[in-house]
Amino acid sequence: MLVRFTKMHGLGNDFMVIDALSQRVRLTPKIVRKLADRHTGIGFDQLLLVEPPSRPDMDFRYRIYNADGSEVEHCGNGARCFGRFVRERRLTVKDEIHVETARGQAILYLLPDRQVDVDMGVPELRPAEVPFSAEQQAVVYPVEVDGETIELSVVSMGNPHGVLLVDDVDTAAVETLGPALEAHPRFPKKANIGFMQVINRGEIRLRVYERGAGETLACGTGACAAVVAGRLRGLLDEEVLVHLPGGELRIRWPGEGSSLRMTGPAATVYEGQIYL
Ligand SMILES: N[C@@H](CCC[C@H](N)C(=O)O)C(=O)O
Repeated sequence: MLVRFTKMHGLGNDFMVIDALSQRVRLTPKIVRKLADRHTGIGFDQLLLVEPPSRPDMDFRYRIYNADGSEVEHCGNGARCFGRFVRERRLTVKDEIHVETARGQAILYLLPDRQVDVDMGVPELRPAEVPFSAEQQAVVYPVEVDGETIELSVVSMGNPHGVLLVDDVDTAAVETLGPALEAHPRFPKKANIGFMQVINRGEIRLRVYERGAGETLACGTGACAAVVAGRLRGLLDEEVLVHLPGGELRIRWPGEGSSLRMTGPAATVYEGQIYL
């Protein structure tokens, strides 16, 4: 089966995007892993599959797969790339796009200069809903890793996140603590792990070790989770500029019970065809 695809990225978090409206595509975890291989495949952090919606009030549905083949609930950079993809391929003429995801729905607003603003939904803080194992809800949880206690905030943006504070993201133990916390037994569905350095009340630096993909150049849901964690700790204001290795995202969160808004770029790299 010959499949057309588009290679895209949001701040270096890269995607293979497939239109499953105009072509038949059957994906398995094994096929996704093969395509994700950066030496023998296309190479990407996530694959996005654009499908027709199942609800009449939605414009599209899109599915998200990590490079390890697992299907996930939400993806911030992916949402922006999805928005540009459906416009560039003329699958819609709308500037406000309502899309179904495995976590529910997201609303995208296409802006000038390839920027996309996304309503990322209301963060979930109840540990059982993240999911994270804890007796009761807290702002930070002590988590044991190899005899060391890490102070972790946990947030669901539809997908699970743990966020820890570091003095300097450049020297943070992302390569060792990232995988240890991603697969920590207190996260039954694993988690994305954010390492956040607070610069001031309106700016942070962030590196994210992503579940199912390893460290990426940027993570949109990770940026949202970090701002939620920083706000709950009383360290951040409502609007925060998040500096990631791949560039900047602007995140706004009024507080508990409110949706987060994320604004950032989305770029197309090339189009191609591949036999699956
Ligand atoms: N890169 C994404 C998040 C993709 C999913 C994540 N790895 C997970 O397993 O939950 C983003 O920009 O949010």
